[in-house]
Amino acid sequence: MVRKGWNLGSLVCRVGSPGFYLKMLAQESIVSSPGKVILHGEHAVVHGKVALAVGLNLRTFLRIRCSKHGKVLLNLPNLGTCLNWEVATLQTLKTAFPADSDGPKSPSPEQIAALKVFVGIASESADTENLAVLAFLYLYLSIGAKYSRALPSLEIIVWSELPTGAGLGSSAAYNVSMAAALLMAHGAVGFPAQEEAESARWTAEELNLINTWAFQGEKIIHGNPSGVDNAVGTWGGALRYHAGKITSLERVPKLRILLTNTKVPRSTKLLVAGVKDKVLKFPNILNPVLSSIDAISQECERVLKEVNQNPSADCYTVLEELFDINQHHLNVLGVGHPSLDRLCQVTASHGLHSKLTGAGGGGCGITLLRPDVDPAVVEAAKQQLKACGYECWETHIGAPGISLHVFSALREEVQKVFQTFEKAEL
Ligand SMILES: Nc1ncnc2c1ncn2[C@@H]1O[C@H](COP(=O)(O)OP(=O)(O)OP(=O)(O)O)[C@@H](O)[C@H]1O
Ligand SMILES: C[C@@](O)(CCO)CC(=O)[O-]
Ligand SMILES: [Mg+2]
Repeated sequence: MVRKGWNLGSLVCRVGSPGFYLKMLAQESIVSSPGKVILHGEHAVVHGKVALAVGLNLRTFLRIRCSKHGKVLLNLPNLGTCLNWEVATLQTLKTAFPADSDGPKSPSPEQIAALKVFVGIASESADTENLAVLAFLYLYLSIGAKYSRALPSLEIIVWSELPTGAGLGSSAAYNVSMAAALLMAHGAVGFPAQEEAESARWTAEELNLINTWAFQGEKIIHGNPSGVDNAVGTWGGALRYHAGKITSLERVPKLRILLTNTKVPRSTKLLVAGVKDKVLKFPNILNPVLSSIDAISQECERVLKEVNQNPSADCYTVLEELFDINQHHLNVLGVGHPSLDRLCQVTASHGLHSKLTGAGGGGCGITLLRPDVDPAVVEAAKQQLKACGYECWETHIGAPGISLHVFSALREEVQKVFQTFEKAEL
């Protein structure tokens, strides 16, 4: 269903309690999307293989406000970036973003070039931080062109608990939150809040729309994304992703994971491009590696089911072995890093098994924690990892996807964080 403009009318019809909800939306909305952990299949998934990925309980929060000052404000405190543009100036980009009735389309090279000139980024710049601004402008202008005649005046602030560029899907959480907020602002998806609910989610159809737009933003940040990261940011839980087909994994056991951030910066876009070059150069050597990673994902899926139905120590041993094999494969693909080797060595010296997660080249690794692992062993491994300058934290997996926060204590906490970042002069 396509609705035009900042559609408070249909919103009120949908949710009831008109006075209250009108006030809520007229003031602001807060949405959040989770980061992700890829258990198996990173990089191979870009080449059409299976990946298994889960939502992480670290989230990106976005607050959107409709304003009357004729400007668009974008505040990105994680990047130390705060920009604003006159809506009238943004209108000048409308020739590159004409109104059309088709669904979301891939950003064209001409559109990206126009945005780079507008923002003042050299066309060959590899600075991924700027890409967040380009992804925002792309979504703002494209969604605006599709759903409204006039571009809206907005204030947007995005803050994340996720480390940026560390393999935990920060770009996808950013794009999913942005797509959801902008689609909601245009009435293209509803305002799903229900009184008394802490947070609310959209219908499957609306989530599909959010996911499809977020994928376009990912194309700007990643170049050639598979779509797995934005799928987890949208749907959350535990997913099997294969060539665009998203399947929710039912009855996944509560795996305990130690996440370690080596703090070595890297760019997903460059790493994905590097793997592509290598596969093109050595197809006969690397295609079997990608097929083997595919088989690892499928075996992992089978074992996860078994852990649920009939948990045994053997199941966890297989999961550990799959981590080890896949880590070797990822090194063969050229996305390892000495910091990740160190991580694997340290955890192995405590009898634990690790692999990189996400694009690699630094960033984060995951270590499987068996249910019966001695807490003293985990603590000793953590201390040694911290002594390497790494940051680590234990987590459980399977966080919910994109959500709207209406009445939660969480919302209040996030509001306070946002207030500390409100430095924009309008
Ligand atoms: N909170 C944020 N605010 C603004 N921009 C962000 C934020 N989080 C991520 N980004 C954008 O995403 C880029 C990082 O994306 P990248 O894909 O390289 O890493 P990642 O998504 O964290 O890791 P991976 O894709 O391997 O899971 C940043 O340089 C920035 O452009
Ligand atoms: C490296 C990669 O497989 C995962 C990044 O989180 C890239 C992608 O799937 O788009
Ligand atoms: Mg990313």
